[in-house]
Amino acid sequence: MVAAQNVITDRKSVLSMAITVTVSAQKPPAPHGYISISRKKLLQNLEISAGARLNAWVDSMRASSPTHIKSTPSLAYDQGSWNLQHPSALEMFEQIIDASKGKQIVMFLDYDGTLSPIVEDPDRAFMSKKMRKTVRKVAKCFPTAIVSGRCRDKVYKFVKLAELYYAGSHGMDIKAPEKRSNSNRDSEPVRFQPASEFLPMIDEVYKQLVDTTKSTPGAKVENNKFCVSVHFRCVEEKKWSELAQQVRSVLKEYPKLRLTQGRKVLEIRPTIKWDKGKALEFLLESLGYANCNDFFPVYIGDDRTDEDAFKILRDRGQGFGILVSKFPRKQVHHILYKNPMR
Ligand SMILES: O=P(O)(O)OC[C@H]1O[C@H](O[C@H]2O[C@H](CO)[C@@H](O)[C@H](O)[C@H]2O)[C@H](O)[C@@H](O)[C@@H]1O
Repeated sequence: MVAAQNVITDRKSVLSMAITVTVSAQKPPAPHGYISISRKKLLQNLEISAGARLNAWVDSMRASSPTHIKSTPSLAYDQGSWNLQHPSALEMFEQIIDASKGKQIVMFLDYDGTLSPIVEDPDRAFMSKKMRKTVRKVAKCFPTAIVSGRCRDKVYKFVKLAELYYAGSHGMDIKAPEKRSNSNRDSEPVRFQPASEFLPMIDEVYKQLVDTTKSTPGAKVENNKFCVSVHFRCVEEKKWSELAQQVRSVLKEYPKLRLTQGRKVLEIRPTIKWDKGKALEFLLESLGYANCNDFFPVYIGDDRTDEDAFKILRDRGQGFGILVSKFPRKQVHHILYKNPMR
């Protein structure tokens, strides 16, 4: 089922709690706005909150599986009310076409779970010939971009269509097609890598994660150039907490990295304010649509990380976000870990 994404509730990260503490042997009066706490208590509290955080991670890891959501009453949505709030995009096809009349449609497509089926081995997530043919046809009519968490080269190897825009690494690696035949606006060739300074750090953290998680059967670490994926699709559920702990132990040495979540995958990325939503805005601007209203963006995605792009469309009141999902599901904020040790 493909459902139009009309209403999404934006929720604050459960882990974004920030308490400022001062640690002092002599207990000076606490300045306004600060909480004072002894070192022993602080350590106890940090241990408790680290434990709670870890549990929250594992809960969130469970909630990243649509089949798990379906079988868990507290996470599942009633199909009827879901359908009302999220009408099928196929049933709304005429309305979408009407809304786009007189405007240039711009297509944004997520890869995994949208163009390709979800499979156990991330290296074998091939898209069908039929899907490729369809995307090729779409790109003949409209500027079309693939926006993926994967590294750009890898997603290009799967899609194999040179006429598309590609935004890999969750939008941190953007490249325009060599020949931009489908855009009638003049603009410079696009290439944008807002996180290039993080390359050595990502490489280092990738190696550490491979090493740290190798004792967890089924865990797979994928280097996506500007971000790293730690897959737990093939890890037994009873080992998820152990894996979360391993990832945390590596991440706490890297305050400039954050953790988000996709479908049975933990995603480690730079703390820069850049995501699929920003990539969408960047691409629209590069296409020459920054200050006008004669375009109609359509973003199709299945994942929590696609919510950033849905949100941009909602906030701008432009175009349509289409969620690919077999089951009703609540929108869950996907940022798990913002800044270690805080
Ligand atoms: O933004 P996307 O194009 O959807 O990429 C998100 C992640 O997709 C891939 O992982 C997902 O698909 C795998 C293959 O079907 C599946 O095994 C895994 O459980 C899914 O999370 C990719 O491997 C990741 O690197 C991407 O970040």
